[in-house]
Amino acid sequence: MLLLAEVHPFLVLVLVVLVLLSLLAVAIRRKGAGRKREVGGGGRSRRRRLPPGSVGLPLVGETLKLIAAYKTENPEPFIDERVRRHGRLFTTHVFGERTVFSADPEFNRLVLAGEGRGAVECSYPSSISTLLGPHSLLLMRGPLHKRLHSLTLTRLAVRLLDQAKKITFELTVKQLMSFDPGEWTESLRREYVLLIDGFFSIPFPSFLSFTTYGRALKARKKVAEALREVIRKRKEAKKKRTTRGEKGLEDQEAAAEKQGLPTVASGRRHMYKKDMVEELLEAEGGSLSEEEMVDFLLALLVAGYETTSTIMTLAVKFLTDTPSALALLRGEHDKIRAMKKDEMEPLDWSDYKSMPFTQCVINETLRVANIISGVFRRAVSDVHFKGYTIPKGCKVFTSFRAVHLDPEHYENARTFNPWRWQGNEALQQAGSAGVFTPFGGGPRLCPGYELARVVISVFLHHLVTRFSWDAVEEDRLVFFPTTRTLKGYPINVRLRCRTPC
Ligand code: HEM
Repeated sequence: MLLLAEVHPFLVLVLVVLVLLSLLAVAIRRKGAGRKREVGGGGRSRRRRLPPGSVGLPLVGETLKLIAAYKTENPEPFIDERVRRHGRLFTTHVFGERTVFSADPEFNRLVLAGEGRGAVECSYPSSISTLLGPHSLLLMRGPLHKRLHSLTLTRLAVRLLDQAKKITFELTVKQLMSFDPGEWTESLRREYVLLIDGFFSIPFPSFLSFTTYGRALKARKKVAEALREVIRKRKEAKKKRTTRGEKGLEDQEAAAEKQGLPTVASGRRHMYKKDMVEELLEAEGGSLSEEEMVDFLLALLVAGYETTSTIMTLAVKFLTDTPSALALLRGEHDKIRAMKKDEMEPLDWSDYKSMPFTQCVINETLRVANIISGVFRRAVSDVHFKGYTIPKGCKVFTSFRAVHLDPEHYENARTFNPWRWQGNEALQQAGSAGVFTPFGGGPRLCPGYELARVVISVFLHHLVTRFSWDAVEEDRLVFFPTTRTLKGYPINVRLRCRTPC
C-alpha cells in the first residue's frame, strides 16, 4: 500500500492494464510451451537453473518497487539490493513478465551481440510498437534489419558544415529530408511531441481520442501523412527526371562543380550529398513500400529527438553543478573561437576533433544519466551463462545503468567526474571491457551515436562561448517514465561579456 501511494494513480492504472495484457500473453505462451519454471530452479538440475531472484507480488511483480525507485533521484538501491542478495544476474518480474535482469557486462555483451544469431531478439511493449509502426528499424529483424541498419550508419555521419542547426530535431529533419527549419518543421515537431508522450501512457483504443495515447495515435497519423507526402513528391520528381532523361542531382552538382559554378539553391557551394529519403527510394532495388519508408523515417526522428536533447540539458546541469568542469570546458571552446575570424565562422571537423574535454563531459553525462537505462530482449533459444539457463521465451533486460554505476568498474561511480575520461585509452578500455555501452552494441548499436556527439558538442560550444547562465530554481533528476529533470531545468541566460563592458 505504501508503494502504491507513492506512485501516481494514473501510472498504477497503466501498470495494471499492461500487466493484465502481458499476463494473458504469457499465460498463452506458457500453455503452448507446456512447462513451468521456478525462479532459482528448486530441485531441477543445475543446467536448467534460472538466475535467483524474486518475482514479487502476484500480477504486479516488482514493477511498483522499480517505478518508485526510478521516480527518485537515487534509484540505485533497487539494483544494489538485488545484486547483493542474488548476484549480478537475477530474476525479477517487471511490466507484467518474468524478466532476467542483468548488471553483468559480460552477459550484456553476450545479449547485445546475440541478436540475429539465434540467441535473443528485440522486444518492445506492444503500445510502443504500435506508435513506431511495424516497419520501424527498432522493431525490424533479420537480414532486412541488417541492410537498413547499415544504410542508416552511412547517412548519419554528419558534417559540421551543418553546425548552424542547433536544435536536434531540425538538424535531424535536415539530415533525413533536406528541409531547412521553418513552419513545416515546427508543425511536424509539435505532432512529434504528442506522439512521444504516448510512449508512456495507457494504450487505450484509438476511438478514445481524448486520452494521451489517443492523441498520440492521431499525431502519428499526421506525422505519417506529412512524411508520406514528402516521399511521394520526391518519388514523382525522380520519375520525371528519369523520363525526361535528365541527369540526377548528383551528376548536375558534379558537372557544375567542374565548371566552378555555384551548386545549391542557398548559393553556398558544396558537394551533393544524398539524404535519407533519396537513400530509401533507392534501397532494396527501389522496392521499399511507402509505409516502410514512413516507419523508417519516423523511428529515426523519435530515436534521436528525446535522447540527444535530454543529454544536452543534463550536460548543462552537471556542468553548472561542477564549476571547475565548466571552466575547463569553456577554456577549450574559447580557444577554438579565438582561432576564428569572427563570431559566426562555423566550426569544422578539425575543431570537433580538438574538443577532448568536451568528449569527457559527454561520456560522463551519458554514463551518469543513462538516457537508455538498458534494453529488453527475448531469448529465442535457451541461453547458458555462468551455470544458469535462461530459457527460450524468457524476457531479458540488459541494464547499462547497473554497469555504468557499479563501483567495481568506476571509482566513485555515482559521482559526475568528467576527468575520469581523460587520456585516449579511458574510453577505449571501458568500451572493450563492455562497461560503457550508452549507445548499446551488436547489430543494434545506435546508428546515431556520432551524430548525437557532434550535435551535443556544437550545442555546448555555442552555449559556453556566447552565454553564461544560472539555474532559476532547484531541480532534480528522475528516471521514470524517462530520464529527465523534474522541472525541465529552467535557467536564466545572459550574453557573455568577453570584452571589458
Ligand atoms: C544521446 C543520444 C542517443 C543515445 C543515448 C542513443 C542510444 C541508443 C541505444 C542504446 C540504442 C540501442 C537500442 C537497442 O539495442 O534496442 C539505440 C538505437 C537506435 N538509435 Fe540511438 N541514441 C541516441 C541518439 C540517436 C540519434 C541522434 C539517432 C538518429 C537520428 C538515433 C537513432 C537510433 C536508431 C534508428 C536506433 C535503432 C537501431 C536498430 O534497432 O537497428 N539515436 N540508440
